[in-house]
Amino acid sequence: IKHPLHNVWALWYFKNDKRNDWSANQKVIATFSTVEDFWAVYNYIQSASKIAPGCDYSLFKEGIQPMWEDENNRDGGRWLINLDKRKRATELDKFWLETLLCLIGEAFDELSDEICGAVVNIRPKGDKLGLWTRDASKKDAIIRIGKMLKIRLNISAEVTLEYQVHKDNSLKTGSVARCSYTV
Ligand SMILES: CN(C)c1nc(=O)c2c([nH]1)N([C@@H]1O[C@H](COP(=O)(O)OP(=O)(O)O)[C@@H](O)[C@H]1O)CN2C
Repeated sequence: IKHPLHNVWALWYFKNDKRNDWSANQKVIATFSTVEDFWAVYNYIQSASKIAPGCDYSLFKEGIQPMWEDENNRDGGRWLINLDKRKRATELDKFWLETLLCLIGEAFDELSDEICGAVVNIRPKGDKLGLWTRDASKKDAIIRIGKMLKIRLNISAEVTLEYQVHKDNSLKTGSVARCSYTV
């Protein structure tokens, strides 16, 4: 038998097609609920470092869309990791796989209910990795999740991660979003 995961997950792909509106470009590639099916999907798709600039992968719990507006995300935010563009070839895929394994492996223990999903943005100006949590007001849980993420991704203590509230990020003018917490 296959090894069941604690949650059912959906892998989304955002294709950067300016002819459609943003939400229409978000498509589910596959859903899975076992370890074996995760690997079948992961090994089948292009690695994150190979998809076109402007595109994203997202892995979210089934029933949660990778959008601020989803009721599960509306009051939440994201831990954001900005990746140096020189690191795409070496670090990006490792970071993204480790993040995926944190999600499906419920690495955040009793805080896993706060986790909604994760997004990797492939961008010319530098790739981004975001871990989305449900409730931006749960400071202690968010800080603990951020610290666990840094450890799992082996991010050095000198690197500061920022947590951005989606409400601020969706309304931001220009490129700087307010950051609420850091670890
Ligand atoms: C329902 N809806 C429209 C909507 N709902 C959303 O949830 C949502 C958007 N729109 N996003 C749009 O993409 C632009 C780039 O953000 P980016 O994160 O790709 O980052 P870059 O600026 O391309 O680096 C954002 O400025 C925003 O326009 C982003 N986003 C998450």
